[in-house]
Amino acid sequence: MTTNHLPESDVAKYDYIVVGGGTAGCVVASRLAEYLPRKNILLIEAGPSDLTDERVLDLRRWLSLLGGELDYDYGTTEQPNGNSHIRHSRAKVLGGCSSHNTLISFRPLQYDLDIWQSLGAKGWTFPLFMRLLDRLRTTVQPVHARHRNQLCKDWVQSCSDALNIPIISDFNRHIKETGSLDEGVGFLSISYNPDNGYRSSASVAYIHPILRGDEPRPNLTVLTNAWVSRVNVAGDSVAGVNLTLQDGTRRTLAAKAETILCAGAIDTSRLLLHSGIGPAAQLSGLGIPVVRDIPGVGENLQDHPESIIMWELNKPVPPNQTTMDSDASIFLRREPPNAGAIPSAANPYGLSDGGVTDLMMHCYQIPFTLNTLRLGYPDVKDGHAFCMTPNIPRPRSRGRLYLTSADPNVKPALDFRYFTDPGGYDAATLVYGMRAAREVAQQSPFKDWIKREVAPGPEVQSDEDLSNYARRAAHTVYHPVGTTRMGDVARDGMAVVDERLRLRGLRGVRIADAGVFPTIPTINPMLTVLGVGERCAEMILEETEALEAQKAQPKL
Ligand SMILES: Cc1cc2nc3c(=O)[nH]c(=O)nc-3n(C[C@H](O)[C@H](O)[C@H](O)COP(=O)(O)OP(=O)(O)OC[C@H]3O[C@@H](n4cnc5c(N)ncnc54)[C@H](O)[C@@H]3O)c2cc1C
Repeated sequence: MTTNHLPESDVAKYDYIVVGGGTAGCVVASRLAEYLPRKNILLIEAGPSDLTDERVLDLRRWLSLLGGELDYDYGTTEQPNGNSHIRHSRAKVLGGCSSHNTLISFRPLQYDLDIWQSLGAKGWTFPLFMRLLDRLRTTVQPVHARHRNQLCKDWVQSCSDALNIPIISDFNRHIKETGSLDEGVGFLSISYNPDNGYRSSASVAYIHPILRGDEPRPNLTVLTNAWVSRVNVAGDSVAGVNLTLQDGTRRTLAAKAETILCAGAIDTSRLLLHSGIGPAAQLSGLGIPVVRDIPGVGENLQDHPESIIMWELNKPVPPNQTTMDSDASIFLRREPPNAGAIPSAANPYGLSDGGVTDLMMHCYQIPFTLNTLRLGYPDVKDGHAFCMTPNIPRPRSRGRLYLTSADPNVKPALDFRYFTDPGGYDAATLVYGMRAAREVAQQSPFKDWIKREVAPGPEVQSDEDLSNYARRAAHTVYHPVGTTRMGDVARDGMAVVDERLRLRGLRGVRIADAGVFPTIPTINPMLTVLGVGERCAEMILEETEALEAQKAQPKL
């Protein structure tokens, strides 16, 4: 079982302290407990356990979690070129965002990982990720036949016919076999159990078997409802952390071996900054004593923004035959081959991109009216709406996360700087997507479902008008990454962790979460985050074994 208590007598008991029981944190803690049975592992999660929480376990209820009690619910700063009203959901529960999200599961592309390596993430290759992802414990599979309704099947067919692209039966098999994804449409792969519609989240797959006692791991303690408020540095090492338990008791914990930060792309930076680890000028400006000047903390913030085109249907969406209302997606290539081979924030060394997809759209069989209502568009009755959401797989805008107060209760500012890239690439991608979506809507059998286009509406036609609408209605696919990015710390002053995930200039600490991504991958990031967690645990095992082998050497 999980616990909300940590007795004072246990503050120095743990070899490894994992901060954040989210997507990567569950993997790291579970694997360390498995790989190192003689070491004590503590997993600290700010939220409650999800073990018996139906709201969380039932994937189809994902939308009702957003903005609720299990959501940190971060805002964005003013976005002059985009939508300033975007809320960023981040889950406060065991399993983290994998307990909150839609569990769409994509392997990263070779091209994404080539870019990572060009930025100093040595060794994080496509073959490595394929090996790591082959051993995931989550059950990733294409949407089951019973969850493929006629509307979605018709949409897939019309995408293929209208845009002359292949139907792909298993995106992940295609990526594994070819290394890439150019153009295509098909049902998604989801990490779920099609028999009961439950999540196969990081917690369900990696921690629940331990909590249920099916896999005894007496060396793992899962501490829930505990907030880590500080990373403590002694000399050139991280010594451990301060935390507050649910009942308000504070503890200072010492890690005998390592502290691994897995609090996510927003909260790991937030924690470091409040610990005095980050850009010196920002910290001293707020009166936070500087412990380590690491200029890259909070910088390089990236996301997948998406816009929306919404139709009203003339007949109802077939009921209950869906995984979570977004069962399929389409990938297109907007630019000519190799047009992306110019240096940009998404690809600083101008690697050739061939024909790899540069536009993705999910489909939603629900009225996603959050932003369209605000812009004055009419509501659509639930069960009578269909949306396509053009998104930018490799956006070129870059933002930053920073503190505005030394008070740890004040949330950090998230300035995504959406649609600020100098060439206007990001905005142009959305316009192209809106036009492609309209072509699909002209094609039977999908066409036969449609009553009318509700947003932006048929009168919005010019590139300028489409761009204005698309940016003002833009939303997030909830994929913030990059704020503690991996790189060559010796040559790149903005890299925060090295290729072994070790924090710049400090011993005894690593970061393993979406923050370490040098660039956002083309696809939805959760599997890549799980892969980072798997690799982090392997690296710790490798180093522990090397150390033990060294100790066992006879002294000459
Ligand atoms: C609504 C939504 C839908 C999404 N849909 C998809 C999708 O379909 N497919 C996909 O690939 N990706 C999706 N994503 C993105 C994906 O889920 C995330 O990129 C990924 O899960 C992030 O994992 P992480 O380990 O970096 O962080 P998280 O999973 O967020 O884990 C961080 C954990 O740390 C804990 N924590 C934070 N601060 C502290 C602290 N100070 N003390 C103690 N604990 C702390 C948090 O409570 C949390 O449990 C979605 C995200 C959201 C929110």
